[in-house]
Amino acid sequence: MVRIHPSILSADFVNLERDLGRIASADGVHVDVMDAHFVPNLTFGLPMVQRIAEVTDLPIDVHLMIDDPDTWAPQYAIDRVDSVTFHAEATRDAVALARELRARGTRASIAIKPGTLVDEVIEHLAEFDMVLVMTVEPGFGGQSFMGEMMPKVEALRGKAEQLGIELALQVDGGITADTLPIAAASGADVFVAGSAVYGHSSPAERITALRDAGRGAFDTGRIDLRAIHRGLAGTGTTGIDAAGTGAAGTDAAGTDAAGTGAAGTDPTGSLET
Ligand SMILES: O=C(CO)[C@@H](O)[C@H](O)COP(=O)(O)O
Repeated sequence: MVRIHPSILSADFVNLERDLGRIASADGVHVDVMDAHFVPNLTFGLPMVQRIAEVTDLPIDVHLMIDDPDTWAPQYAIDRVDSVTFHAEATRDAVALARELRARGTRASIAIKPGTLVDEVIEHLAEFDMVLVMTVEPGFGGQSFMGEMMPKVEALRGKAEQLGIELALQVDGGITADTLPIAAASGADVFVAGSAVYGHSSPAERITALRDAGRGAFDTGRIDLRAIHRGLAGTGTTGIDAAGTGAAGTDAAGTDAAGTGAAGTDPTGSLET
């Protein structure tokens, strides 16, 4: 199943209630909490998440890009928050934190940045309801999808199947109708999209288009990932080269030649709009 979670990082914060209404057809809303320490950007904290919970019926998917989630994450397990995601790189004890979140009645989710390997997460996979594989460096919207993260998605999906556990696999960063099928074919089923939804006049239409793009990938079954990589290579839309390593090409978002997305970041946050 394909689930689309628009990221409100690309919404108009001054008109957030209106912009939440525009994504009513989504499967959830992705709420990025950033502290300007763990990532070089600042958004908002718990009071805003509490208000969002009051004005939307969508399941709320909180993504904490903050230091010390062991202290702060449990506070986000409020009514109507469906999942709380904390970063593997920031936590002192991922298993204890996941158990605490579950005990408070929310789903526990762990995120890994592009430079983080899956090993540690895989070792304790049954402790998590969802794993978020970041497909850009966290911090800013509007960066290019890092196709070279797909082996991580495949490894996580493979391990979940081997263990027979239900695991949601989320990807976040550069998700568009072109890149979503790549992640879906790798085993992802929850897709965060900011600019691909809010960067258009009709977010509802974009949600439908993304869902359709993912459905195609599932319908086809094991589609040929290499063929997709080859097809997108050189289009400047994904930062993926023919070998799927992400080594080629620059794009409109200013992603560097290594496809790291680093050049697409903007400490002023001006890329979000
Ligand atoms: O967490 C983040 C960025 O750190 C994301 O949720 C972005 O908001 C995704 O934006 P797009 O890449 O889809 O524009």
